[in-house]
Amino acid sequence: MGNYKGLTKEQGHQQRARTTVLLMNLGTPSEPTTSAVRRYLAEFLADPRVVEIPKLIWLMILHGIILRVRPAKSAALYQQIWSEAGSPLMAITQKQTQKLADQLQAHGEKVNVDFCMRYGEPSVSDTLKRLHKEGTDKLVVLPLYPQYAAPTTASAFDALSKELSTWRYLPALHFINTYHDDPGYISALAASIKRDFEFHGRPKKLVLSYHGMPERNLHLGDPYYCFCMKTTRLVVEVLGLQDSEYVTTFQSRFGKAKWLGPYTDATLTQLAADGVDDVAIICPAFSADCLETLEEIEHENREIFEQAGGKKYRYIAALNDEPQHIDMMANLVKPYLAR
Ligand SMILES: C=CC1=C(C)c2cc3[nH]c(cc4nc(cc5[nH]c(cc1n2)c(C)c5CCC(=O)O)C(CCC(=O)O)=C4C)c(C)c3C=C
Ligand SMILES: [Fe+2]
Ligand SMILES: [Fe+2]
Repeated sequence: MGNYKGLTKEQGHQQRARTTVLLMNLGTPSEPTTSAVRRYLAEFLADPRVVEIPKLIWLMILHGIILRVRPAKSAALYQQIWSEAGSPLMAITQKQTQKLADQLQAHGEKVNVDFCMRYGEPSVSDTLKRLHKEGTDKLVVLPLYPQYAAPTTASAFDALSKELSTWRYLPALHFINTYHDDPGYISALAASIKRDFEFHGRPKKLVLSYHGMPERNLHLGDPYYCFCMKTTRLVVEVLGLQDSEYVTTFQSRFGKAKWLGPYTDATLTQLAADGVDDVAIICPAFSADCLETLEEIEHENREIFEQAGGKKYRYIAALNDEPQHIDMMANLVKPYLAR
């Protein structure tokens, strides 16, 4: 510390030489109650990356209507999927973090692995501050959204940069913005579908259902739709499926605007009406099972399909903490770990 004897331990700059792989996901309510869901939605839906309506008008609609009605409805849905370990999204992200740390350390990497959530807890800001105190001087950030989209990936970056904009000593930073065509991701998805086909037989149709987005975002330059289509193309190529054997759809609409289509629920209704009564459905945009897969796809869309005359409906789980998924994450971050 030379002449500057008053320097605190925190200012012992030479001591920081730690690389952290930081997984980021969307976040989830802390409890399946109306008030916790309201807190979560208030933060999530106020993000201008998520809802692109002029701020003042949107905040009036959000607080005047949406946050009075939706939290109770959503809380009832969260109650259906809540487990002893809490929200599935949180529990799975924790397991992914632990398994990725084990995997990287087993391969001799001296690296710390942590996670944070874009909305709710553990927050981006608290996590980054803690990592800084623990000596991290290099961050490899992996948002767990396979297909880049501004409402998810860019919003994750906004939160990181908002916190870092208050720091004097920035860490080195690598931000992985998309992995929709990563060979490890594609083969993990294909292997998971193959296992399903081997166990249950080939369905009449494979439905690849992605989280939706307002169609306007596509026309404004968001690549999400094109990345989803590329993921589908690469997966069905590996599986050797003909065009008639699969369909790409979009789920989880919000609000009255036109969203990307075709819509998953309408497609399932049409398939059943056309006599395609045996489907398997996978949601490649979700790296962890959550409300949108476990409630909307596994439960709500099953009912829609069956009520329209469908007979066999199988939801193929997200890649979650499957070994191939963890391998894929390790291979994505490894090029950035060397010091
Ligand atoms: C309001 C607009 C929304 C956009 C645009 C959007 C994009 C988007 N979201 C995900 C991933 C997830 N979304 C989840 C839940 C969820 N999404 C929205 C709205 C938009 N998403 C809402 C209002 C909700 C909350 C649930 C509800 O009240 O209905 C989740 C699950 C969270 C959980 O706790 O389980 C995920 C994951 C992607 C990939 C995406 C990309 C365009
Ligand atoms: Fe969403
Ligand atoms: Fe939903």
